[in-house]
Amino acid sequence: MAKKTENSGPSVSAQEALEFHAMGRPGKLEVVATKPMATQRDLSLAYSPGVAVPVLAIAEDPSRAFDYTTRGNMVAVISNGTAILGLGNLGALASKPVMEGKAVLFKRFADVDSIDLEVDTEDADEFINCVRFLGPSFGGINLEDIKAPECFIIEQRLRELMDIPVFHDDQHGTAIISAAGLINALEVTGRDMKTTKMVCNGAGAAGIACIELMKAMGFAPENIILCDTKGVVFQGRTEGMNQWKSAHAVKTDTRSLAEALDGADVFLGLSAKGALTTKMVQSMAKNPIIFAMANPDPEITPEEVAEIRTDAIMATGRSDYPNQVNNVLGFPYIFRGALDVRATTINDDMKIAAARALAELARKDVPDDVAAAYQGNRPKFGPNYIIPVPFDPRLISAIPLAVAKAAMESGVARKPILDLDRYAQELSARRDPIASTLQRIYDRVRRQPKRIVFAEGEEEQVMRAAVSYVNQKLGTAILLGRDDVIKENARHAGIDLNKQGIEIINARLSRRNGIYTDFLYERMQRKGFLFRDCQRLINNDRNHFAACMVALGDADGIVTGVTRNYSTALDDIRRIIDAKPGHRVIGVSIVLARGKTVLVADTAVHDMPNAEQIADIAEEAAGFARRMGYEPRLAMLAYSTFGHPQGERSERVQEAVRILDKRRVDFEYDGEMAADVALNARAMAQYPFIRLTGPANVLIMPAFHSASISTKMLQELGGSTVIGPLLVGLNKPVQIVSLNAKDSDIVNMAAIAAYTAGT
Ligand SMILES: NC(=O)C1=CN([C@@H]2O[C@H](COP(=O)(O)OP(=O)(O)OC[C@H]3O[C@@H](n4cnc5c(N)ncnc54)[C@H](OP(=O)(O)O)[C@@H]3O)[C@@H](O)[C@H]2O)C=CC1
Ligand SMILES: CC(=O)C(=O)O
Ligand SMILES: [Mg+2]
Repeated sequence: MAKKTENSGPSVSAQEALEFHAMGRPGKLEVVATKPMATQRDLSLAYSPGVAVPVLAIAEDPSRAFDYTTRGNMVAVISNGTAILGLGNLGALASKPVMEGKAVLFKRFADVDSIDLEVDTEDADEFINCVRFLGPSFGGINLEDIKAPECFIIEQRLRELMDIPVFHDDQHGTAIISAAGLINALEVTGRDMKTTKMVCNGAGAAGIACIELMKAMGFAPENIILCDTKGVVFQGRTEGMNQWKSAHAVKTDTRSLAEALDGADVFLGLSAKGALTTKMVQSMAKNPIIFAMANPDPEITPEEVAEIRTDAIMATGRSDYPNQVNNVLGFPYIFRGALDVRATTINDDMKIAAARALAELARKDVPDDVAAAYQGNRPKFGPNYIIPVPFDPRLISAIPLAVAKAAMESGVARKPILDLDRYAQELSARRDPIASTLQRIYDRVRRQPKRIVFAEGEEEQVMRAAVSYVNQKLGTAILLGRDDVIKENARHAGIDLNKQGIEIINARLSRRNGIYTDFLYERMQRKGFLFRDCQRLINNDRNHFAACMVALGDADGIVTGVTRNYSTALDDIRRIIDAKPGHRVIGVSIVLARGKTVLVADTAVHDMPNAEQIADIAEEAAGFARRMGYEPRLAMLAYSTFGHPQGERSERVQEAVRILDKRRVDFEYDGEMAADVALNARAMAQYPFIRLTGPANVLIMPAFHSASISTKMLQELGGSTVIGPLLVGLNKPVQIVSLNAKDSDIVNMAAIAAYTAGT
């Protein structure tokens, strides 16, 4: 039975949603140049006079636009806001968050560049005229959240007028995903499409398109009853009708949704929150299939269904329940396939191919590297798993491939793909690696929730992080601080701390205060500390108190750092927590740049390591890379490469390589080498004897200053995301964030601390 479980995804509060959208640069998108714009020469090439050359080339041969402009990978998400999710007609401007959202999902899931355009008119002709002339800018048009019946007219007309795919996602995307889910739900319940009785509630964009596709796939027209706000769409009805509804009107005596559902096998909900009642569900056939797809709130919740029936297959449009039937599973991949063959349209063959590929994927065994995307539970084809989740990394190769093939076979591909195996590999390479790494971390922690101490509990961003940690079901968040101050600060910032999973501990008043003081004194008495010094530290210094909590098993990990600089926080912690036996404590930063993930070490602890220490850092970093799911290829970095240019400073690194040779470590490493040789396959090819099988994914820096400077520069200038430095090699999980860390950084670090607890 599909219901929200411990392992379901996170729910979010209204406040979190607003803060997410407001944080940093408002909104969810920015435009980034893909070419250098630094010198006079760059400007001469990018703009006048150089730009005239591609202009003339395109004027002569329009297909060259795919070579010289963004057109081939660019989709516009266009709406007038007349049917925003299930919220109704709230206007073009209010639809912008949804359209920006779709644009970033295009990028995130399928590496399609996308921009949102909100067109402020409800007049179909005006809308058509606005969009029709935009064709040269884009490789495809994703129409979104436009209400019926105008959406049918708009899409039809634009398809005729434009020579690129025009695809109203609420119609066809939804139809494709629900068809895939339905194919599998029928299989699980042993039903035959030809005899299955279905009721579709909602006769708008999504509802009409869904039943059209279902009929094309083999459902008998007389077995499908369509309903809207006026009840059943029956033959002869005059009220609230249009030609699209009329095409699906059936001969029936039923007049209400309740009557239509009596004995029905399938309910397809594409209407509004709460439209389906438990009484109606009760009257459905054995093993009913209920797809309550209204967003953000379904026609009925899985919990409501679970209360009255245990035999239903339940799906919703939401990510926080099993079986998410949502068009996000389709549009990024469908357009990816269409763009890659420069399709002129997205036709029925391509839609059906996408639906079949999606349905097939859910029936396949889930391999190990994919299981992580399923919140830790390896799903098995059945009532709670009829459709893959949007994070399934196999989608990017399976769906576009099927769509591209169908486009070629049906003759709408302007640029057929000759080597499909190679295409499948290229598709996999478009996956954003960190997203799956972080996803894996979060999923594992969700399965094995942990108690994390948020040492600076009085700080606003720390409280927000703690709430998010708990909301995401990662475990218990312990806020250290004065109870009254925390509560007052939370009230002031509008943060609700009254939820299960958040604990507040005041060090001074804690029952454990004496035990922690004894513990600290035991460790520090021969290092110049009096008992009363230790008492003061436990009372007043939250890092000391937090470290004792973790050292003595009262919590699993610590996150700190927003009020104190990194090295001070680390010194505090090291008074209480040692290195793991046989390990060296180092800092590793995860750098995410242009689809690549690279680990850099040591970015936190050793100032000027000697050769032996560099070798230790390499071993520690390689172990960490493996724990993060990467097979390490280490480059031991210097300014020189294999002895050139010669210089004293590279000798430590050369010596470290020889030490690793002697230690016979079980990972790939080589050096000394410069960063470009480590990361660039072409530069690496100059050294055919190199022992790395590909560009390095772990960079071992020769000293702290080069490590720290290069990662910070990448973050500030290179547009890279840098996570860390993460502390590695301590006996207990402790993570220190930077002084200006945001709540999202703190949650990531808390999740990483939780992930490494017990490993
Ligand atoms: N899960 C997914 O991937 C997707 C879900 N959806 C959801 O489907 C719903 C409809 O979207 P869309 O088709 O774009 O919108 P439209 O405005 O085009 O159509 C809405 C339809 O729903 C009907 N309706 C509204 N409220 C009720 C009700 N209480 N009982 C019966 N019928 C009702 C309307 O009836 P009438 O014609 O009488 O006005 C109309 O036929 C939304 O909730 C949306 O979030 C849409 C696309 C994708
Ligand atoms: C998912 C979607 O497109 C909708 O609810 O409108
Ligand atoms: Mg929509």
